Amino acid sequence: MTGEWQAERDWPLLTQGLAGRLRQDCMKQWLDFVGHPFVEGVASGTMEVEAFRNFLIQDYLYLIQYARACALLVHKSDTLTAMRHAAQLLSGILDTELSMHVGYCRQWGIEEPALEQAEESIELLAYSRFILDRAQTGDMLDLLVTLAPCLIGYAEVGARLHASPRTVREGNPYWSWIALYGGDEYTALVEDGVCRLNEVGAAYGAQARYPTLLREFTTAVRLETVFWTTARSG
Ligand SMILES: Cc1ncc(CN)c(N)n1
Repeated sequence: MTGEWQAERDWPLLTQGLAGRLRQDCMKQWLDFVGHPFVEGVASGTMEVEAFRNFLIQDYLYLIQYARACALLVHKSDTLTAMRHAAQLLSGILDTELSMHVGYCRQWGIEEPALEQAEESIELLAYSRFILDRAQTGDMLDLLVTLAPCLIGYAEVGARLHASPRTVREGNPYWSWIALYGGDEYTALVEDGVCRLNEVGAAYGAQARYPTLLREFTTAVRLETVFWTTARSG
């Protein structure tokens, strides 16, 4: 593969079905998210280390809230099959992403007690409480749509940076973070989640509910963009 990454060519699943339509219909906000200066900072390796460490701490706290929302997805599931799918996503966050994240933080000298004692940032509070609100008051489809930018966005960032000839690999302290989100384990989690969103969309009348779903998706995308700013010093 040469040149810049393109979803249509390099990961067509992200452009298809309900997930693809939502991503396409908020493309301006989506590109603000996946092309944020944070992403450029990790690609070039120029981000300040202290800023990145602060982001990692906030992201640990965020993932815990995200896992709670996935637990509510299990609760909201109306069939045993749906429950199993939701439980798989929950286990993917707890056993794959959070485990990877804790191990990764350790490599940066951040141990679990420090993670647990950290204070939640305003950006984290806004984003996670928005998700938890949709989890409490919406149905399975509202919740899956709200959870989707988180799942898909980092995988797209990982894939884009993996493919980009401008990404610095040698000596880049952030290359391992890029590799984590561009890696097979996280990619498989995302593919399951996207397929599930498309199935639930068909079963729960996404067509008729589309304007509301697009608002939920776009709000989550905007909150993702703001969340990158937790990468700051001090
Ligand atoms: C804020 C945020 N968004 C997305 C991801 C990737 N699941 C994450 N770890 N953190």
